[in-house]
Amino acid sequence: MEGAYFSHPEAQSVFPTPLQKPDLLIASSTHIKIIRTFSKLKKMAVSATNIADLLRQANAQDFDGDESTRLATIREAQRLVNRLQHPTERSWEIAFENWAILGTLQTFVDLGVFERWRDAGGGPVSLEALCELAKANVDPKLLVRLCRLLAANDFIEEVAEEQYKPTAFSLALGDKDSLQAAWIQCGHDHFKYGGLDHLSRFLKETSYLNPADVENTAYRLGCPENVGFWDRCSLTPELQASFSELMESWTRRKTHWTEYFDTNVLLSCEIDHSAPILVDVGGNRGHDISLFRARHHAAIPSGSLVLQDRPEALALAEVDQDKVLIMPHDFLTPQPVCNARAYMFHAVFHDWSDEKSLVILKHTAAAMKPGYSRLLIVDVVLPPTGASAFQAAMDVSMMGLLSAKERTQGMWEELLSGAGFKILKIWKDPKRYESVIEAELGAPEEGARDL
Ligand SMILES: C[S@@+](CC[C@H](N)C(=O)[O-])C[C@H]1O[C@@H](n2cnc3c(N)ncnc32)[C@H](O)[C@@H]1O
Repeated sequence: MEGAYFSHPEAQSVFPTPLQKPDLLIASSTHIKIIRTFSKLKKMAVSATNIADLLRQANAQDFDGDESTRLATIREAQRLVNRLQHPTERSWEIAFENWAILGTLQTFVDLGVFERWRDAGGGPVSLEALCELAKANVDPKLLVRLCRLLAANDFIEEVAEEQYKPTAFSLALGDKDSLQAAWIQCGHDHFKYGGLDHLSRFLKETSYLNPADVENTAYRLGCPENVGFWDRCSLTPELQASFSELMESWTRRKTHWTEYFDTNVLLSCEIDHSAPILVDVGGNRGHDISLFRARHHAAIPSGSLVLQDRPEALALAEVDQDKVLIMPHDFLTPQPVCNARAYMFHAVFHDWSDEKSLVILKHTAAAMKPGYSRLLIVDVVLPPTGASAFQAAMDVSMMGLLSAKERTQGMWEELLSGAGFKILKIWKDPKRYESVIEAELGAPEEGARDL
């Protein structure tokens, strides 16, 4: 059986598989470079050891800030690993190793080791010194085992026996301002309930129907308090904080909506100053509205930006309160701010079924001024084929956490037209995380499908 697996042409090949259509747009130059490199190696009849040497030389800095090429290269490298790994190795990694790593990283976060290591200068330290950095007494015989796993996976570096150095990853986890530790904390606080046993058990118990009821989720099935995601965040400030910090860190890292949507569109008409310019609905800590404020500071009168969310999320907001009005609002109820130039929803509708999304959209439509107000939805638009791993994982995670989903362009068109909107343009992020769907009130025009 093993022989049969390795005789599969894809398992043997170190050459990239032909690109699928959606990848072609962003990955073609990289792909060509990778093919050229591998063709050269082939001509030189290099050994597998040389290939490992070549791969060892690549660094994130080599891309000179060219994010599309860096991401496409990561994807090719992952495909390479996927082709080289035996199915047992891949299964081991998914089902065994990843859990051990997550538990170990969470232990380091709990002990404050990364943070204190960074604060102490981030240099090489002995096992004994690492134990002293920890917030609690730790048995060195325990810590050495955890360090071994972290070093074997490049989270820290083992420079000599029981001597360690942090890597860029562990330094980032130790940097409070970067909010990176929130990812590990959120995995522990939230994501485990939307995945693993809970998702498969939930899908079985709901007869393998596509989940669409926010009251009935895999998350709720798994979580100790038997409540849904948002209620659990509202009940426990620490759980709200880990989620809010994760969203903040993720929003900082994703391509900013202001980079691929032309924000001048919102100011290029006669502005009605009796109403706000932009309302960020479900805007969490205010990262997105602050990007708009920074870009158009001079053109924005005091209080003409509005940040809405649940009160528990707004308690952690960090915005310029001269320009931005902080307003608790439940978007499942009528929108109190009328006639704004734009209403923005970033990563909101992917948390909700079509039924609830229609409620939110209809409340928004009722507040909008026809011919003036715009709707901006920043969310994933799934391609018909070849969704990225990020997009597909986000979709299934939304299923597990909230019985919600990501949508294709067709699904967005249907949802928006059902609430009385027509899409004007879909602005695409070249890095393929999300898009900005710009819409206004009105029936879709004939032939408007080609967006
Ligand atoms: C996935 S987060 C996105 C946050 C932010 N827009 C971003 O992209 O970083 C969804 C947001 O919706 C908010 N939310 C959930 N239910 C809500 C409700 N019923 N009314 C208002 N906001 C709600 C959450 O508190 C959270 O901030």
